[in-house]
Amino acid sequence: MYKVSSLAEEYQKKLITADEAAAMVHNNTRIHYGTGCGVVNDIDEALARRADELKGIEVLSTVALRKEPFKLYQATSSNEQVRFASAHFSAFDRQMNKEGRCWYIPMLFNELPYYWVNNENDIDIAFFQVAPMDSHGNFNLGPQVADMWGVIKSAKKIIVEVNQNMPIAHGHQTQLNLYGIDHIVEGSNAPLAELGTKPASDIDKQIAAHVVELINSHSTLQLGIGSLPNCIGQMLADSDVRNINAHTEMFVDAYVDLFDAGKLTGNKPVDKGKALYTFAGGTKKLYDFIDNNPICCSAPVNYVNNVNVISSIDNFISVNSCIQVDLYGQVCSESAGHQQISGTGGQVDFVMGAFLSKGGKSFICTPSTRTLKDGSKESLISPILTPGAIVTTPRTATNYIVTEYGAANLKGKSTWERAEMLINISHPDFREDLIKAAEKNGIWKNTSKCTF
Ligand SMILES: CC(=O)SCCNC(=O)CCNC(=O)[C@H](O)C(C)(C)COP(=O)(O)OP(=O)(O)OC[C@H]1O[C@@H](n2cnc3c(N)ncnc32)[C@H](O)[C@@H]1OP(=O)(O)O
Ligand SMILES: CCCC(=O)O
Repeated sequence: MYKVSSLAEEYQKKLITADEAAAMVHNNTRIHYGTGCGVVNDIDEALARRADELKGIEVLSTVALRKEPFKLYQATSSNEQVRFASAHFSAFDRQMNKEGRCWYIPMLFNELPYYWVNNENDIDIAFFQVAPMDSHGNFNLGPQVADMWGVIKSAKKIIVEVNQNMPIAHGHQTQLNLYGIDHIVEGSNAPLAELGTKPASDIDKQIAAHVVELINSHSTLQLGIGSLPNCIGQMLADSDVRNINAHTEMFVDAYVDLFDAGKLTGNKPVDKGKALYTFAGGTKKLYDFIDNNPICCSAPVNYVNNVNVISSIDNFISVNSCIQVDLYGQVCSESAGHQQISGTGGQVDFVMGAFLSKGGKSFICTPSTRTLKDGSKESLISPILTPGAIVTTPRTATNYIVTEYGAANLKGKSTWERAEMLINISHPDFREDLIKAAEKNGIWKNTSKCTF
């Protein structure tokens, strides 16, 4: 154990300015900017001030939750200076990608910490935000433990940016000690980026109603990103379903609604009494709920998203969204054709884990159509995926697909049955065309329609 005075001395020795931290970035190196709400602000600004000197820098990040693009991106214009890579695209990553400045790192989220520690993926400097040091010399990593230990283990140098607004996250491996850190920057304490969701549409509410009908009391819930999963959480809070538990990759505002409604009990066999998550993204209401709250338990993603852990919890319910589904039940949740939108994230981890849980189910939800720029409608259930679309969840893993027209459980169904079930939950205006396409593609033949 170290004395408080020696901690204070050690802290002072390690304290540097953001500009001094930025000066440590040498040309032709890889740096990591942090995960979720922990991505750095002041160090990013300081690096942007050095933009003209920088050459051959690769900036990595994981699901960066920000109000605005990185300053370093805005201050540079070529990949010879700085290029970016992200393990899960945010809106700003998409923008950078369209401009040829950012690449997606394909990943299964449960494996991501191992990608960083793989020797070929060394990180020269890891920058990330933390909460102020406590009296034991520990810095709390905030509500995004996720892949941080992979980053920390892989990095040759660790420089933290202290933010007094970082919520203190309870949980597993949430602390990094002063003696494991190379340098400390005291940041300007920006409020955490808030991730609001669009208000739920009528169609969202219809989809949510189909899902909620299939959720029983005593279920453990994973909710994904977007307005729809939040709407489902709110509808559950208003329902007569009791004893809901949280074991989720992303902690979202809907869990606070469930807690306020007295429904979030933590009465589950694994991590009993805890709302388990790996990163948080929501509004101040969520961050205030997490801060120093021992029922909220943040843990590394290789644990939270581990298929064996998920499947060991009975009645596990996983709810995620997608971009397109084909008539085989292949799900694209991360790209629009060739254009990367987001990432695989933990969708596959939870789809597989929930199905293997006794009484468990996974729901992938989508409106049946979307409106194009010219006002016309496009069916999101398609004969085939758009060329270039990435299969996020393979048809073998797909369980329920849900639209406003109902829920189709594809597990164990033949290709013909799947196509029929999916057409039945597609928009009525597109059903005839889908039937014709299914026939043309040989999925649906007259001979398949025999009754036994
Ligand atoms: C964090 C978690 O989700 S944990 C759960 C496990 N992980 C996953 O499921 C990962 C994959 N899923 C996802 O990334 C999301 O659920 C999505 C992208 C499918 C939907 O998320 P939402 O927040 O509801 O999407 P939203 O409607 O805001 O659209 C996001 C972007 O995708 C585009 N998009 C959405 N649907 C479509 C579509 N069908 N076709 C083309 N583009 C689409 C939108 O135009 C928007 O792009 P823009 O911001 O550049 O204009
Ligand atoms: C970083 C992963 C986020 C997601 O699962 O969508």
